[in-house]
Amino acid sequence: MSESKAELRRTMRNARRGLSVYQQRLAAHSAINSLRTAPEFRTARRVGIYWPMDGELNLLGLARRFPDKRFYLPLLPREPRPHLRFCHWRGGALTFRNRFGIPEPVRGDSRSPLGLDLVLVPLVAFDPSGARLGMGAGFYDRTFAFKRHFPGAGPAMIGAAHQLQCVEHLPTDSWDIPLDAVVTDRRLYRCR
Ligand SMILES: Nc1nc2c(c(=O)[nH]1)N(C=O)[C@@H](CNc1ccc(C(=O)N[C@@H](CCC(=O)O)C(=O)O)cc1)CN2
Ligand SMILES: Nc1ncnc2c1ncn2[C@@H]1O[C@H](COP(=O)(O)OP(=O)(O)OP(=O)(O)O)[C@@H](O)[C@H]1O
Repeated sequence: MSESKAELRRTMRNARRGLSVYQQRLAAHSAINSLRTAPEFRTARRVGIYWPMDGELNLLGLARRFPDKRFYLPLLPREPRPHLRFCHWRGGALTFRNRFGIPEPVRGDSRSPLGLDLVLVPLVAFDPSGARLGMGAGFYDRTFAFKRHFPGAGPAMIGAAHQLQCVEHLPTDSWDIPLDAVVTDRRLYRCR
């Protein structure tokens, strides 16, 4: 991994962790308002989200706001499968935490990404072309690798971030899966 990637991760993670509770609330409210205008979101019935950590944009409010949709949280892979699965989340508190300390549902309808209509993807940094820097474990890239061969297959992928996580240009690697769009507290970027 290049030093610049590691450095950018550190900088961006510190920046988003520095947002106040109030700034986080405003950002969530504003991003949810942008997202609801996106056709991919309006038409989606099953939506992958994530349990926010480390200052990430918090989109959990979607579940209360859109009770007609079903929301799914990522489950870390169990050996030997390297892919994330997504488990239905009913909107309540969760007690189980995975090895990174992120809450996961322990039971419920669990499906591969092919069973979802839209996935909201957590990220550390992005650029307007749809390039994404994640936490560095490659979970989303591996899980959605099929899109390299079949870009239109599976759910739409919309990155979710604070505006301060936007950079002009991110270097990409061959395994990186581009995002279709990115939603922030300021706007919705169309990438493809
Ligand atoms: N909210 C959220 N959930 C998510 C992701 C994410 O980016 N955000 N993931 C996206 O892929 C997966 C988890 N990926 C992760 C990859 C690395 C680390 C990590 O390095 N964490 C610690 C150090 C490791 C440790 O505590 O053992 C760190 O903060 O440095 C955490 C999560 C699935 N769930
Ligand atoms: N399709 C793939 N097949 C095999 N290995 C992969 C694939 N995609 C990513 N990886 C591996 O995952 C590692 C991490 O990749 P990268 O730094 O791009 O992760 P990330 O996108 O930042 O993390 P994440 O998706 O977990 O948030 C890389 O070293 C790469 O070798």
